Amino acid sequence: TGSSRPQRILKAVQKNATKGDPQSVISAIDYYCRHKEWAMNVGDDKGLILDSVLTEVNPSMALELGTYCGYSSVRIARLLSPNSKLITVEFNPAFAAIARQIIAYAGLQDKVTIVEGASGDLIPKMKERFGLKSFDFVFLDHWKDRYVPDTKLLEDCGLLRKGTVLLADNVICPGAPEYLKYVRNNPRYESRYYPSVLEYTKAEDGLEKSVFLG
Ligand SMILES: O=C(NCc1cccc(CNc2ccc3[nH]ncc3c2)c1)c1cc(-c2ccc(F)cc2)cc(O)c1O
Ligand SMILES: [Mg+2]
Repeated sequence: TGSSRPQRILKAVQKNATKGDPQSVISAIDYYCRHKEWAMNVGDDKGLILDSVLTEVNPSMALELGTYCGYSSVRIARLLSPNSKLITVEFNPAFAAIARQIIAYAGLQDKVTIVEGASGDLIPKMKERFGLKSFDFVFLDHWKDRYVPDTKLLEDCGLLRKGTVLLADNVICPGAPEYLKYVRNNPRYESRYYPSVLEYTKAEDGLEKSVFLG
């Protein structure tokens, strides 16, 4: 049987990027997915917004829900300060296997921990497993109908602190209407929409940044 799209993305990274150079990994994936084969990476347009929010927050502990091929894991981890960490959750083992190789190719394996499983099962175990108090930054990019239940779960598990920043991908396309309602009508969040485009297309999409107020 043939290769999968994630396998072809890994091949494009191995062929066109420089080992240990995260920016070249990002550029190789963006080039492949813009000119050869679309894939659901956050991409270069929304990626610039992710970079700027991340640089502003400068998190010590970051969480990503939805690793896919590791494109946003590389974008996030390359900007983390020394000793800061990213935990990324991926439900699909085939995606996780490719992401592990792409993150390692970028030389970021010491900053990123990929956890395989469903967010709903793993979030309640995070404190004990990783000995962490709370997250400073959360990137939501998994199943869009999980954004609200997982945000509530993060609150209930005491994993958000005053000032934690949530950044959600795809709030327009495919859309996360319940999530927008939840964070925008909630006095415990201060939200702002960053308009952009769906990765590698001209379709409208954007990121919602929500600060937890405690
Ligand atoms: O749906 C999306 N992404 C989520 C997703 C999707 C499939 C599989 C997984 C498996 N990974 C997974 C699942 C459950 C999980 N629970 N905890 C961790 C975890 C991890 C995740 C998506 C779609 C489009 C899109 C598609 C088509 C189109 F026309 C326009 C736009 C664009 C995006 O940027 C997207 O992010
Ligand atoms: Mg996405």
